[in-house]
Amino acid sequence: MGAGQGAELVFVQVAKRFGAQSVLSGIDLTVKRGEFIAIIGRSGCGKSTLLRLAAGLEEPTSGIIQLDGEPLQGINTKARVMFQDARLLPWRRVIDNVGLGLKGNWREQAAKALEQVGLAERANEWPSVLSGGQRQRVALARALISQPQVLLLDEPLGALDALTRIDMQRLIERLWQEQHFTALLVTHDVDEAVMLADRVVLIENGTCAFDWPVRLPRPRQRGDAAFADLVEAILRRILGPESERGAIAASSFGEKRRAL
Ligand SMILES: Nc1ncnc2c1ncn2[C@@H]1O[C@H](COP(=O)(O)OP(=O)(O)OP(=O)(O)O)[C@@H](O)[C@H]1O
Repeated sequence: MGAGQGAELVFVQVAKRFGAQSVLSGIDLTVKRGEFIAIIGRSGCGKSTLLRLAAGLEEPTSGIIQLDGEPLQGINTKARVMFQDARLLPWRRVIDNVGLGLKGNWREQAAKALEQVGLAERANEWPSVLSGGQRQRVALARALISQPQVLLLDEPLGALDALTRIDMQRLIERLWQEQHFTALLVTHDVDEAVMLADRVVLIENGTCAFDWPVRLPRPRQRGDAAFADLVEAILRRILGPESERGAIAASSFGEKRRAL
């Protein structure tokens, strides 16, 4: 995995309906080359739909998505997607999962990719013996082995425990800094969004309702006042002042207050 360059993604008045249901009604969003965007919003607001549109797995009902200035048609070949579940093939060893579909000297590349996610020594094991966090590392190696210009992350850390999640956030940030891909992360976790993103975008009523630039230096610290202030401001905007205060009081570790 070497340093590439991220692609630019531009959504222009993108709408998506499923039958009678309008999920997205007019998304205007520019994701610059190499930018890290976090997409947040209440459950069912259309975050995953937006990501699937970016991946070319769904087509907009109207509007256009431009990839490096060209209309996206069919599958986005510059992008790879990582989901909440690792989706590894259980009958293939870890290294074969990472190199799936590749030709040539993929073994060497796959071994290097595994090394970069800290799993070099597990290459010849079966996915079933790995922990959830390790499986997500394999999924990350598989997503990045082909040096995509766009990485689409659909709540990839949602099923992990809090500490593994923090480790994975650091890993994703480091690989993004080294490889310069454009990243679009869907998350329920406002803390995670503020930790990783250059901009946090709120989807509401089918549109990009709000956009917070995160101007905190990296690596970011959860304990910093500015970090906590921004998380609070975002939650207040989404939940309203009363419910947000109650949610913050509800948890000392902070998991509840961060989840939408
Ligand atoms: N293929 C589909 N066919 C019909 N309806 C769909 C399809 N995909 C998504 N939807 C609907 O679109 C809406 C938005 O779904 P989506 O998964 O994008 O939301 P989300 O914001 O990612 O939700 P969550 O945070 O709960 O994962 C939901 O009401 C869902 O039922």
